[in-house]
Amino acid sequence: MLTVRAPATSANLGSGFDVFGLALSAPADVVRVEKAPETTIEVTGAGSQYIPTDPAKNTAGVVAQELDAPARIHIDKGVRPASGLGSSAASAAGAAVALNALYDRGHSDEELVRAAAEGEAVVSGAAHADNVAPAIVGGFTIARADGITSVDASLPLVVCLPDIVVSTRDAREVVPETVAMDDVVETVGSAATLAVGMSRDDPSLVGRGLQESVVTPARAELVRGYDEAKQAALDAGATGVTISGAGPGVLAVCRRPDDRRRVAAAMVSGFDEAGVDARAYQTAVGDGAELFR
Ligand SMILES: Nc1ncnc2c1ncn2[C@@H]1O[C@H](COP(=O)(O)OP(=O)(O)OP(=O)(O)O)[C@@H](O)[C@H]1O
Ligand SMILES: N[C@@H](CCO)C(=O)O
Repeated sequence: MLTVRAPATSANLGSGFDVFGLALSAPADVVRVEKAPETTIEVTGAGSQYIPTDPAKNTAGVVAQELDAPARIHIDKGVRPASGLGSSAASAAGAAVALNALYDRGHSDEELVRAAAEGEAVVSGAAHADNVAPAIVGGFTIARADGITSVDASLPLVVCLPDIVVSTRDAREVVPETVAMDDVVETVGSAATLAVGMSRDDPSLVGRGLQESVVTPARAELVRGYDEAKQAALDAGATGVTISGAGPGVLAVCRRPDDRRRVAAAMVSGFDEAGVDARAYQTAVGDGAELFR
């Protein structure tokens, strides 16, 4: 039996829709695999009652199919589904890394990212790799059709999870189909600023680089309390705030680790002002999936 800890991730980072992703140091899914004649799935932990155990519908089961690696798979969910923290991706990434080792396949990280992205396609309708790439590789990742680029960044972060459910599928439906040239110019400027900020571990540049006016405002309509939580986090010293992945989670970048407590409390009060219960995690950029033999 093999065990893999696969981290939560925050995709998009505002200006990098479907491209940027960040591994978080916590929470994480724990995936255990054992060789079997056919794939079966058992799920425990956060929100497990909402997760299909049919291998064709579970992201980890799809990965087993993609890698032609049947197994008895147990997933202990640390990452709540439909949170915006790459819950479905954590299981897919964990399964990819675990099954690769179990069957001694020797696939590269890029091949595992591709297999895990197929798992994501069953959930959201698109094989986007922006969550599975950081969940496998760790750090900050740029996922493009021609490959993955990654940087080991170090940044204090807060993720606030309001008690609202937003499915990735629904959140993708509100994304505008066309973009004005002014918005393209703003997004390119932000994305470049953010990427430089990640390579310098500079929270001010990363915070500024989250700014984007196309996808985030459309999705903010689905997250009651987003504007209040964002303003509260900025007032408490965050350098930037955006929706994490498809939401409803909200990500704040902090200047110093000690700022996280104040920013976390401010975000929870911001949601409370809008009548929404929320819980905040103090976290940081983390490593990719870790294998335990
Ligand atoms: N192993 C799995 N873990 C979690 N969710 C799964 C899994 N397999 C299938 N799903 C389904 O995926 C959906 C949750 O995925 P979704 O992409 O909406 O949320 P997320 O992964 O938390 O967020 P995001 O991708 O925005 O960061 C739920 O409908 C759930 O039933
Ligand atoms: N890039 C994806 C991440 C969520 O799975 C989205 O925002 O729809």
